[in-house]
Amino acid sequence: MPAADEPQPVLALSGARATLGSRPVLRGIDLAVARGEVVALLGANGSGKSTAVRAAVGQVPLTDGSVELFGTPLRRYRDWARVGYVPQRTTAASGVPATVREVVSAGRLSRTRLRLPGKADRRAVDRALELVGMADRAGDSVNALSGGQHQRVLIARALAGEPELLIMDEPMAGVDLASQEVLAGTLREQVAAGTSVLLVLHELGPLEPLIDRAVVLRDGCVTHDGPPPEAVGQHALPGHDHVHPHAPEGAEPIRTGLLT
Ligand SMILES: Nc1ncnc2c1ncn2[C@@H]1O[C@H](COP(=O)(O)OP(=O)(O)OP(=O)(O)O)[C@@H](O)[C@H]1O
Repeated sequence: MPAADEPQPVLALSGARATLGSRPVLRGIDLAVARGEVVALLGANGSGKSTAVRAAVGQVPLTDGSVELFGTPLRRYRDWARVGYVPQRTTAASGVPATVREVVSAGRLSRTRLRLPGKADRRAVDRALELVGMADRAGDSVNALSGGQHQRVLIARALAGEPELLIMDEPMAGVDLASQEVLAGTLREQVAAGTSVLLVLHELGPLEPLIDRAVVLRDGCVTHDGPPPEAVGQHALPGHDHVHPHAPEGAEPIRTGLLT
């Protein structure tokens, strides 16, 4: 439990259980993000990472346990403008030839509600486009973008709402190296501005320096919650189990599930 003087987490899943089809996918997980913290959710394919973040934003119902956003139980939570969510790689393109600016502006609607967009809204959209390095493509159709550029646009759409909590599901998946670096820079700026972040990642990669804490899932359970496992870079050999340098002698290796 946090100390009484600690501000409440911006996101807290407690004892969360969820079943998809007949399969128990989350089997009682605790996952919290403190204000200003960057938490990576790691684990092998199928360990339940996406389901956990989808449960956090109310897209997957829990069979037991709870979710709180900014201290409010999910069922009573309404202030969605404070939350930016980038789902697992989808495409912003459709049959409708929307421009990059239109897609990003859609992310601002949670702030504008029923009024017409004003100067501040346009500025937020411009800033989001600049942050992801797409300002010069604002008028282009999203159908003309590469996969990495699409992902940048989807992230800009989440940033346009100026969220206090940003939840991203594998933002680097299928993204070219140049876009990965742009996205890492974008995230660094957001974090410097105080945004709290929950990231589903397959590997830490270029985001590693930003990550305060890692939560590792395996078969729907949390197997590690603490310092990020050391890079999967040079230790990235199959079967490598990392022992954190601060772990007490004889400690069990942290099975990250990143390599399995
Ligand atoms: N709609 C569904 N119905 C039944 N089972 C599902 C459904 N969606 C996901 N699952 C199963 O739930 C498990 C967890 O899926 P989830 O997408 O949360 O894992 P993940 O850790 O995000 O994996 P990945 O890294 O591949 O995205 C998987 O075994 C998956 O096959």
